Amino acid sequence: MQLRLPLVNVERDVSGASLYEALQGVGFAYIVADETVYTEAFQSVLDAAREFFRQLTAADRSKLARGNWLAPNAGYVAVGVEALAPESGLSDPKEALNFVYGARVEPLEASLSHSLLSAKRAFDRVVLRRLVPLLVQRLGTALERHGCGPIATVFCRAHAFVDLAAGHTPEHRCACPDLSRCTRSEDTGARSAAPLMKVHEHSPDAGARCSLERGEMMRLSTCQEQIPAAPGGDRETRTQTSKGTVSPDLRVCMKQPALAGHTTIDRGCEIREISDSDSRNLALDCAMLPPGIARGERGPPEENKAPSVLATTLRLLHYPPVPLTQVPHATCGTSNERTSEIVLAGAHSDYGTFTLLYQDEVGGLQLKIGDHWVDIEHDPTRAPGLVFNAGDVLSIWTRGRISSTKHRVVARPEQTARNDATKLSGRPGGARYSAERFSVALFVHPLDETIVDELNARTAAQVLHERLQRTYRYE
Ligand SMILES: O=C(O)CCC(=O)C(=O)O
Ligand SMILES: [Fe+2]
Repeated sequence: MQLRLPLVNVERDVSGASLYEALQGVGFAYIVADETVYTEAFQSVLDAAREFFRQLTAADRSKLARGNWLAPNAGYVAVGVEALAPESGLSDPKEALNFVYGARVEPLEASLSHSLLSAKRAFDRVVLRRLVPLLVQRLGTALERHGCGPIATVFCRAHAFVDLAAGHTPEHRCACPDLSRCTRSEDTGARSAAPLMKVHEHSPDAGARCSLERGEMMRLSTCQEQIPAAPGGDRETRTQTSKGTVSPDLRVCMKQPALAGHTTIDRGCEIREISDSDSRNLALDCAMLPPGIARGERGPPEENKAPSVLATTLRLLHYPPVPLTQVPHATCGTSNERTSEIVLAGAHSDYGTFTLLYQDEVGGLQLKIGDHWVDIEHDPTRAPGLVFNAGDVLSIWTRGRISSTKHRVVARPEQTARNDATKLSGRPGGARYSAERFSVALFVHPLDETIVDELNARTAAQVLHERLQRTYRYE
């Protein structure tokens, strides 16, 4: 049996209703769009991943290893190091390359091929800066309509990538809305939700600026005042916090014509596209990251462990073919005969807010529905293969209305290997049970200081750190 995921056209779903509706079931949907740019961006990264893993040398492995970089989760992860289901006692037979967005990773990038880097740059432009904000906006709108207004506000704010890219450190980022009046959607107003994000004081001399040439812009504030452009100069948008404090360090300079009539944003959490065609040319001039992060060097270990401010991570994943010799007899044969599966990525739910996943043609993703593992339909002719799935944070924030369903990856027996294994013994590496598999996943996380666990007032960074500690215990 195969599970057909709902399809959501993210460009047409302006109100977010289709996405919200699609996620009501298992929290998984296929994202489609009129434009092919999004899947093309994923496909290019996947092609580059193929080349990267096939050419990887032992020297590259140690040079690029996770743990060597400023962002603790960035870098190369070898086969068997990660266990997505640590409770099973098994690690995953896969390798990965992690790019973390919250810290500069130039030295890591300097070791990578031109083709991989240019695929990643295009990916950042199209997926990170266009598709992800679009999805955040759609979800935020839907959450608000479904009575999760305060959550929606925080949700959008917590994913304000432009702020991050502009170099606003956690201390110098937009003030958050005063949530003390917020009530949970299911409540009648009797109980108020704890603020989900800390409010930071702004330092007037932080000087964080982001010059934005045409393009989409997310401006997140409770109140904004526009300052007319000086003749020939930039226009400024001054951000005012909910407490009425003007924050000069949070000025965002938007160059003409981006401002032309499109940027009046009158309440928190609104994300506007300045114009669709302009948004293709988004150009951020984001030079200012905190000094420790901006340096991006491989320093002594303590320095390397400087926390990132955004854990959002792009992962290139490679599942090498499973040799026939490693397959227990019971696993061979038709799916009816099979009594066990070869698990390539252990059962887990994703840790962040949501994930965008692009698999190659091999497939193998399964969802846990009740007590059963169910294959996801993987038919590129129906859906171009971009899976959206809710992570634990989204599930918590929607009080479980959207679930972060457990999933895993299993090896797909290769037709030829199953039918005639002996013919394949001449193949390099010997006869194999399954084809090698590649996938690309973007794990979208809230900004580090966002409170995701209200009960214990734990931040996104703390919660993620704990999950990663368990995941990487085979290191
Ligand atoms: O590789 C895949 O298709 C899925 C991997 C996954 O679920 C994960 O890494 O969280
Ligand atoms: Fe996952």
